[in-house]
Amino acid sequence: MARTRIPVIVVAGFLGSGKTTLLNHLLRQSGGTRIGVIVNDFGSINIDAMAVAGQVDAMVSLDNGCLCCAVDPGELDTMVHKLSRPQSAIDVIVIEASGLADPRSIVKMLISSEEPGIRYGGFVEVVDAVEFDSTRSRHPEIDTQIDFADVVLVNKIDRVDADSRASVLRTLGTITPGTPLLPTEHGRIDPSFLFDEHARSTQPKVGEQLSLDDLCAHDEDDHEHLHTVYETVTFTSESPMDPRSLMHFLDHRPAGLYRLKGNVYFGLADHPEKFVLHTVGNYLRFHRRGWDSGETRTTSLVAIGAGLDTTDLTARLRDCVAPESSEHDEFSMLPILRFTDG
Ligand SMILES: Nc1nc2c(ncn2[C@@H]2O[C@H](COP(=O)(O)OP(=O)(O)OP(=O)(O)O)[C@@H](O)[C@H]2O)c(=O)[nH]1
Repeated sequence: MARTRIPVIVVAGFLGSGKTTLLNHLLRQSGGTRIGVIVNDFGSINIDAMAVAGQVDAMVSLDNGCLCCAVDPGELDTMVHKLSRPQSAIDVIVIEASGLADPRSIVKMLISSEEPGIRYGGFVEVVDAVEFDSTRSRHPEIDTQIDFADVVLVNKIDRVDADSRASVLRTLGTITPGTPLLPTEHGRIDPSFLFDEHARSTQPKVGEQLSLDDLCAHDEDDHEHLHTVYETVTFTSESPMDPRSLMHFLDHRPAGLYRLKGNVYFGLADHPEKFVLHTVGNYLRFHRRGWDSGETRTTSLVAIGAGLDTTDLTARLRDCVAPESSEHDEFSMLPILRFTDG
C-alpha cells in the first residue's frame, strides 16, 4: 500500500515573536502525534534546537544561516527525507524558520519538492502583538509575508490592552482579509487546528491554498531579505557571568540590538541553575531551568540587530564575565530575579 505523504508545516514570524514557544507547546500537547522538526537559527549556536531538544521525536537543525537562502531545494529535500523515512515514524514535520527567513522561499521549495514522502501542509505566521506596529514600520515588507500565511497567530496577547489587541486584529484583517487570526498566549493553540492526530492519514487543517504560481509571482530579486540588514554576534563563556554587570548591560542595551537569547551561567552556590535569557525589543525575561545531565555549564548567547557595533558588543559582554577574585554578595542576583520566571 502506498504510504500517505507526511504534511510539512512552516512556522514563521519575526524575531522573538514566539515560534519556539509555539513549537514547544505543540510538542507538549501533541498527544499521539509524532512530530519531527527542522529548526533554523540565525546564529552559530542553535539556541532554538536546545530549547526543544528534550521533547522532540526527531530533529534536524540548521544554524548560521537562513533556511530560505542557505539551502537549495535539494538540501531541504535531504533534511525532510531524514525525518520522513518510515523508520522515524513521524506523522507531521514542522519547520521553524529563523526570525529573519523569508518563509515564501521555503514554501516554494516544499511545493516543488521531489521528495515523495511529504506534502506541503501550510504556513503559520506568528505575530508579536506588542512589537507589531514597530516591526511593520521598520520592515513594511513583512505585510507580504503575513498575507501569504494560511493562519496568523496573534501571540503575546497577554501583553497588550484591549484597544491594542483590537487595533492589531483590525490591521491584520486588512493585510490578509479572510485569513484566520488566532489570538494566543505563549502560542497555546489546540494542535488539532494545525494537524489532526496521526496526521499521516488525514488532510492538513491549514494550507494548500497556495499554488506555485502564487509564490513565483513574488520575485526573489524584488525584495531585500530581512537578514541582509541584520548582524549576529555569538558570545560564549565558560567562566560565570557577573549578575550586576550583566544587568547593567541589559539596562543599557546597545542601539540596534533587537534580539538577545541564550543561556546564562552565574555559577553561584545559591543560583546554580541555567538562566535562559530572552530580549525582544524592550522586553526582557529570564526563565530559570535545570541543566540537562551532561550539559556543560556555560553562557551561550546570540545577539541579533541592525547596525550593531559587533566588536563593542562582544567587548561589553566580555566585561560582564565575573572576575576570578570577585566576592559574591547575597543581593547581587536581585535585579536578575526581578525579571525571572520559574
Ligand atoms: N508574555 C508573553 N511572552 C511570550 C509569549 N510567547 C512567547 N513569549 C516569550 O517571548 C520570548 C521569545 O519567544 P521565542 O518563542 O523564543 O521566540 P522566537 O520567535 O522563537 O524567537 P527567534 O527564533 O529568535 O526569532 C520568550 O521569552 C518567550 O517566553 C506570550 O504569548 N506572552
